[in-house]
Amino acid sequence: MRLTQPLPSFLASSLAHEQPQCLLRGTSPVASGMNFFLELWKTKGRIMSMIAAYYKNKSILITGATGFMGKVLMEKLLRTSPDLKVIYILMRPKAGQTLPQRMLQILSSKLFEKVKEVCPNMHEKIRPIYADLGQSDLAISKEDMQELLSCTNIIFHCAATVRFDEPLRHAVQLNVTATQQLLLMASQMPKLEVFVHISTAFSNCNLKHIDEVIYPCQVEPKKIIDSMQWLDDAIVDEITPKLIGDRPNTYTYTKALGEVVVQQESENLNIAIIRPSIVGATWQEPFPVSPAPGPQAGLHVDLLLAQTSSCPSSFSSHEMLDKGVLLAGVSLGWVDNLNGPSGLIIAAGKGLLRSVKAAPMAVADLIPVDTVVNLTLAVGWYTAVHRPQSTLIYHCTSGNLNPCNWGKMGLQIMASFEKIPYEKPFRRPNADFTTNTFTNQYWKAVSHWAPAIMYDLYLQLTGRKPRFTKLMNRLSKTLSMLEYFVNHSWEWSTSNTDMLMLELSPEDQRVFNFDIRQLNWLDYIENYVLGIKKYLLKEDMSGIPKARQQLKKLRNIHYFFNTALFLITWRLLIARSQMARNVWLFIVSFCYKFLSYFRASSTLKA
Ligand SMILES: CCCCCCCCCCCCCCCCCCCCCCCCCCCCCC(=O)SCCNC(=O)CCNC(=O)[C@H](O)C(C)(C)COP(=O)(O)OP(=O)(O)OC[C@H]1O[C@@H](n2cnc3c(N)ncnc32)[C@H](O)[C@@H]1OP(=O)(O)O
Ligand SMILES: NC(=O)C1=CN([C@@H]2O[C@H](COP(=O)(O)OP(=O)(O)OC[C@H]3O[C@@H](n4cnc5c(N)ncnc54)[C@H](OP(=O)(O)O)[C@@H]3O)[C@@H](O)[C@H]2O)C=CC1
Repeated sequence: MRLTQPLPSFLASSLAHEQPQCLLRGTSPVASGMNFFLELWKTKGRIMSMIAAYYKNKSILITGATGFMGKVLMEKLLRTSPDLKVIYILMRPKAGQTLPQRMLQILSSKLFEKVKEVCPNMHEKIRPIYADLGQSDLAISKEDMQELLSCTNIIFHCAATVRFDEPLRHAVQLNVTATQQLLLMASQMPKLEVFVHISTAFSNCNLKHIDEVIYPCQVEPKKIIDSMQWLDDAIVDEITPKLIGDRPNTYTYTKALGEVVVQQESENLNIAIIRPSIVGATWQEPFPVSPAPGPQAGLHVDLLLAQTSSCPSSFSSHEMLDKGVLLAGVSLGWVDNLNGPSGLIIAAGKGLLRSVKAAPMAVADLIPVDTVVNLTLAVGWYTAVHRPQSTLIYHCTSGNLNPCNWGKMGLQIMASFEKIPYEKPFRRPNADFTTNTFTNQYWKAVSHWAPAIMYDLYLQLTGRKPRFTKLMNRLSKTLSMLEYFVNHSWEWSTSNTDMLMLELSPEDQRVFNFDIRQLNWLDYIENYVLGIKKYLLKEDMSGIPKARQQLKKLRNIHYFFNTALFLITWRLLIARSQMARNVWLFIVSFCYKFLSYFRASSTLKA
């Protein structure tokens, strides 16, 4: 076979990666390369993914695998490359659970259901290793360290503290020092092919336009790490605002420091950095994909709800899933924590959150977690196979390719509550964005605090435990932490991410899809709201008709309350003021005249 055209780069790279074996067999590199290619791509009559093939027989180390992104990463790896050798998970015991117990709980969750089909022995592929990234030496035992150093081929470093209010010392330890320690370990791994570091698109949120480069920090990370050894807590707290400068929190600051640390080690290692923006629920995987793009948007949720209402009310959503009801083209957004918008969506859906200070035209740079994971795996493959000369940074954002602003997103979230109401709402969902600080304070006092205080009073009077003011305190704190991100817009360049997309084979573009242009925001938001209901609130779909009834009741109470308030105020005004009486007479006579005119003109026409 003769090749007249150069091989596409994705093919050339994979052949380059696999060629030594072919050369050993003494055949022509191109011919055996083609054979290898055909064999590889046509296993079981199916074209194979080069990225999935790359992870075959690999020993992969993941940090943060118990977190939101880490779980989705682990799931996708096991599902698409079930023949990988082992996944080492650096983790700590938590909430009274040992490492194996924690891992068992994760692997037996709904997220991993599909994996069980393709990789029934997935438990054997996972090797939990005790580590505490909060300790300076990561607390890994000697034996474990030995194994990790001698076997690891690939590292995905996802662990971090993502809290915005983390004291600087702890944030530095987790997001900077632990990264430095891992890089040190990586430099002693003879078989290491690639180190993928997960950062955030907001590490440089003090800038408006952000390129795929590492920006220097004012103070060297090494100096910050050193100073944390000897400064006491009071001084660290005092210097924190000065150090973080125009960044809003210790999280974004320490993630920026972490990147600089990575860059400083990049000469010796094959490293890539991924910067996702606001990571949201899954979009396409692992649950069934919505087939309803464009004008059919929302059809799948309607379908689900139609089927839900026709199902016996005793069916749980789980049963319906099993019976295939939800499988009829419905994709549920999987999410398992309250970070990012998820917590606020719940608060809005339950009627607690009524006012957010936000710029409605600012870009809501949300990115589905499965998109981030697909890019991460593609980057791992590309960096290992191509070994770029410098550390490449990949922005995983939606704003420049498929922008959606907070106004549109907010409206869609609110519209979704009509179809997918949450159970036991505190009030009818009716949130709004305000742009003015004063108006926002007013609405918070009237719509957040006043009802919470009144309701707690009612609970106390009826002998129950008050809880709404406490909840409001928490909501206020969350809002104060998150509002920065809904009042600013950023532009992220995505040249490296765009370049990588072109490097993928058509099959890889499908299996590891990170093309955010294909996302339909209306569908995605509906699925997100639905996913929150199912996976976070653990509410049954069969309860939707009842929740709708509750909302109707709350709406009637709301109308009744407002009308009563208006009439009482008006009555009091009329009783006390001649001017109010005159206005009232004027309105009544105006309405009467208007009605008489309308009746006369319609009689003439007839
Ligand atoms: C053109 C005209 C248009 C007009 C338009 C009109 C439209 C009107 C429509 C309006 C609709 C409004 C709809 C509402 C939807 C809102 C959408 C806005 C979303 C804004 C989201 C912005 C997100 C920004 C993300 C930042 C980007 C950075 C990304 C990253 O790189 S990192 C990942 C993000 N990290 C985080 O999100 C962490 C944030 N969390 C924290 O820092 C902390 O948790 C905390 C908020 C400081 C709270 O700390 P605490 O110590 O007080 O609490 P703790 O964490 O210990 O938890 C205690 C209990 O509280 C629960 N909880 C935790 N977090 C939340 C939360 N976010 N919301 C609610 N509850 C939360 C937690 O579970 C604990 O509960 P318990 O266990 O039961 O006690
Ligand atoms: N979520 C988002 O919106 C975004 C996230 N990112 C980045 O993505 C990565 C993953 O984030 P996400 O999954 O959302 O975060 P999570 O908070 O869900 O997960 C954090 C992970 O880090 C682990 N971890 C934290 N502290 C320690 C410790 N002391 N020792 C060992 N492990 C520890 C956690 O383990 P444990 O379960 O034991 O607590 C958990 O597995 C982070 O690097 C984050 O900066 C970037 C942009 C946006």
